[in-house]
Amino acid sequence: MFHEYKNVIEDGDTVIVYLNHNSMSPLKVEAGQVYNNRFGTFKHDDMIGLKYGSKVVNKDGRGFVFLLHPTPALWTQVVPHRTQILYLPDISFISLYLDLRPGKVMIESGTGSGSFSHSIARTIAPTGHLYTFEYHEIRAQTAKKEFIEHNLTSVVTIEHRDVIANGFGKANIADAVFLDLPAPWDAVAAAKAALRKDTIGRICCFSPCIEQVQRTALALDEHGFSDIRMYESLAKDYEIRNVPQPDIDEVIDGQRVSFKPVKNDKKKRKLENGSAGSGTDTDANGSTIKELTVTKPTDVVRGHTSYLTFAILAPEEGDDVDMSE
Ligand SMILES: C[S@@+](CC[C@H](N)C(=O)[O-])C[C@H]1O[C@@H](n2cnc3c(N)ncnc32)[C@H](O)[C@@H]1O
Repeated sequence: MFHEYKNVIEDGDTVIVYLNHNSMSPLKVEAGQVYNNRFGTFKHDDMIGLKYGSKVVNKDGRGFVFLLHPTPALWTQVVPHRTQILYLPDISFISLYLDLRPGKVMIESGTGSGSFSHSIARTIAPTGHLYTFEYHEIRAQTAKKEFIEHNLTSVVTIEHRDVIANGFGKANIADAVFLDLPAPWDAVAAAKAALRKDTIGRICCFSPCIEQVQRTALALDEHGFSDIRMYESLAKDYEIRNVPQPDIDEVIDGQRVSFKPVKNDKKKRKLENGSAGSGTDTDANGSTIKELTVTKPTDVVRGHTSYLTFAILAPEEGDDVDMSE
């Protein structure tokens, strides 16, 4: 389900229940069950057979929710956290830099809450494969259950394993390796062994502290990786708002156009929530105000989640080197 789409909700599906922009939750739809939230009680039976995206009204006819098709991006927003997780700004940047696409073979450790695993699976499906390793037994079991429920087992294999102590148990198969571990430098040798030798191998290590980056970079260099680079992704939100737009002819004529501030709350909301693009409204004197929809970055930039250290492993020399990548 997470790497393919279907139209109609069936018994056993995982749906994303959308209450509002800031409130969503995952729900496994099961015949005979009921779902309760602050808007009331919703019968699963009423959901089965509906099209994804449908609005369902509770049995009192008061509250409603929307039932969304699950995607990795939505899953990252609703996944039950067992650990710190990767969020979309990092996920998208890492996926691009590791050149993930259908058919790629990828190794990841640790699996954690499986947030990144879901995105990797969707990106490399249907012909690629993700081998993901987690040494915390309960986390490995929980992630395995989710991969089964989300029909991802043809693309994802999870193993309960300590990769620092025991390596990945894979040799010469991976196009890319992703390490989200407390001591990624201790897994660099195992990553090198797992990477393909006939083409460029790519690695990314996710670490919150610069000291971890330094140790990782040294280990990558010692093991023959090159093009070692570190990035941090800083997400900046943009607000969309309508602002008055002076008439250019009046400005050229040297006439100052004055706009009265919109005091009426209802009217202000109308201006702010107006449809995208430019529009018009009238001021208190009935004269026309032209509006322009603009975006403005918010003043607050949320702190980064981690540093991303990337490197590549050049192919070994030989006749069978794949230069197409
Ligand atoms: C921060 S979490 C990973 C989160 C994951 N990237 C996500 O998006 O959900 C790190 C995980 O690495 C696991 N881990 C730590 N050391 C490990 C090791 N030596 N072998 C395998 N897993 C390990 C931890 O148990 C933890 O679940």
